[in-house]
Amino acid sequence: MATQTTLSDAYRNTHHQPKHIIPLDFESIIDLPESHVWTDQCDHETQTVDLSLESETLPQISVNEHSIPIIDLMAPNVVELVGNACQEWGTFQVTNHQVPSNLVDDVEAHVRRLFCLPAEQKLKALRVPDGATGYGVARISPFFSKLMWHEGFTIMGSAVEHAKQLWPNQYEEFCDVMDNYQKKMNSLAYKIMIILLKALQLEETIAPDYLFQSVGALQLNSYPRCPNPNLAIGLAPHTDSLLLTILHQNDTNGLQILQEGIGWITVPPISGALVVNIGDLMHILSNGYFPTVYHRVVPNEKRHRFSVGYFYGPSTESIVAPLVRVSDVSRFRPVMVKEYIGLKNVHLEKALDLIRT
Ligand SMILES: O=C(O)CCC(=O)C(=O)O
Ligand SMILES: [Fe+2]
Repeated sequence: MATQTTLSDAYRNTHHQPKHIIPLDFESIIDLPESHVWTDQCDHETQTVDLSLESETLPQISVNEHSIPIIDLMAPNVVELVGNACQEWGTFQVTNHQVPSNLVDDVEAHVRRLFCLPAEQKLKALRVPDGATGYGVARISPFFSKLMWHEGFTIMGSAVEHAKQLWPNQYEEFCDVMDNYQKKMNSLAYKIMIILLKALQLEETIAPDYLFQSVGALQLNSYPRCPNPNLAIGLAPHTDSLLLTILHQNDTNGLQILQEGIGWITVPPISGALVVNIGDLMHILSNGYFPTVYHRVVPNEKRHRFSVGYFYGPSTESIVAPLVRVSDVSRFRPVMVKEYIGLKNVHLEKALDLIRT
């Protein structure tokens, strides 16, 4: 019997091998190195990205003028609130989500402990060149000529293999906390998925089973204090590939979303809230009704920022196609999840255009 491609296999089969896979030893840096200086327009192989770090055309909007909705998951009209937020913004912050706050605190403490290890210790868990998990630079790095002010650690399934390399005698607690968090994230993502289907006025019964058997990956992110944040980028603009991302950020600003006609808007950290982002596969599934959210992270001069993203998506051999009523025209062709991940690995944000009908 043929074995299924796992999410880490799908990410491993990439044509883009990063030239720089080792993050900077940020602790030892006093001035921003040339390798990390970004200009407004940074070309890369397949497209030009407007970074607008200090753009004159796209002002930095204060949160009060345009705020991303904050939604109580227990609100009686949650379907309407989530539907409106996803249609207008492709993102929202969720409160009352039943993920215990002490678990989130534990995850954050472990993330801080990991990234505060000495550089040579972190390198023991370095992602292998064609690998998907472990310590390393951002997955989208090969698309850009400049490096990001970021280091990451990716977990797909169990973290045990890499955690053992970091803490040979004390890896279990890290793994247990990450496992527990992934389980909680999976059930929260499931609940949000059902709300999204209702918001699209689709019955759960017509939704393909794979939507309810989705799996996830955990991405731990660290953005150390940066000597010149106006010239650096924490994470370059991108959209997330899978259905949904659920993100915890520590108490430090940095995440921004691009809103057409407005500019980059900060998603402020709110104690106890989690950020939910619509990803490309949900955009396809909703037939474009929910926009996939284009986001980036800007570094901070004074504070070390951490975030933890849970990416929720169908198994790699599922076929995703717009769930549309008979009278509607599908705006995307059906695509197997692993094919889409492969397209994204090569074409980044152009991948969606390649499957438009
Ligand atoms: O650090 C953040 O707030 C965002 C991280 C992110 O966009 C990602 O991991 O894909
Ligand atoms: Fe992202």
